[in-house]
Amino acid sequence: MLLNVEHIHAYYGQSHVIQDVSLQVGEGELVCLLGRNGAGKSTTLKSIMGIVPARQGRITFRGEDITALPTYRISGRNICFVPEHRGIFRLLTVEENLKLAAHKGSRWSLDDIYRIFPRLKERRRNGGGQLSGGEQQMLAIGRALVNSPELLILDEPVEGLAPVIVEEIVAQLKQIRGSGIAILLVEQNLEVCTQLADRHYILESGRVVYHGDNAAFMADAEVKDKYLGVGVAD
Ligand SMILES: Nc1ncnc2c1ncn2[C@@H]1O[C@H](COP(=O)(O)OP(=O)(O)OP(=O)(O)O)[C@@H](O)[C@H]1O
Repeated sequence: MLLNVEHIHAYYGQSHVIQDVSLQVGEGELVCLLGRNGAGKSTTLKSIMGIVPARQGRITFRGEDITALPTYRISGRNICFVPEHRGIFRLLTVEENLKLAAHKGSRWSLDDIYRIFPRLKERRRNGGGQLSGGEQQMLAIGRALVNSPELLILDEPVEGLAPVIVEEIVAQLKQIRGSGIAILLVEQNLEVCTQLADRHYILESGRVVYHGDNAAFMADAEVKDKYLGVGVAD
């Protein structure tokens, strides 16, 4: 198993927001983490990255215990996190943003990034702050890729984007996954999740209330209705 999260608990002060969460991501797998607002999805990602460290439980990556490592050491293990606010440099150009993030000896060259994201190539001399929301998201993913991740962790990459851009990013994520990179995706857009994922976990009040493969999840209208509030019309 690439990533193994075992029975973790995490807190904000006294507030016990992650309660016994376990999940796995296999080599090259795309796993979705779903749940309503406030369910604990982002905090789970932050616990994996050591930003909100798990107080109990264990997280291993390729069998190595990373539970208590500081964030920079976890990133150094080829886990790349693209947070919701994207974190690109607004005053640097697209190309400067990519070059600054690039690791020596990375599997991914700038040309590889531009092949997946042709819009970034067109915009390579524009400042990060001049990009549209979708382009910023593409740049944030591109910046993660030049770090040669084995696992890419994305927090709601298509939130607030126009449907045509969402489709573009879904196709790009398929290509990235096709290159062998595993992806853990927090997403509220069910359509996106079912197009991409091998498996799904649903969180509610900081607990895993469902997990299943994509076929089982797609067939289970009751689960979607109960935990995600997606009314199924008939
Ligand atoms: N910095 C913080 N301090 C205190 N409580 C927080 C903090 N961040 C989140 N919480 C609380 O922790 C719980 C889980 O939040 P989290 O952001 O992980 O949920 P989420 O499933 O990612 O939801 P969303 O989609 O709204 O981001 C919520 O009750 C939230 O109010």
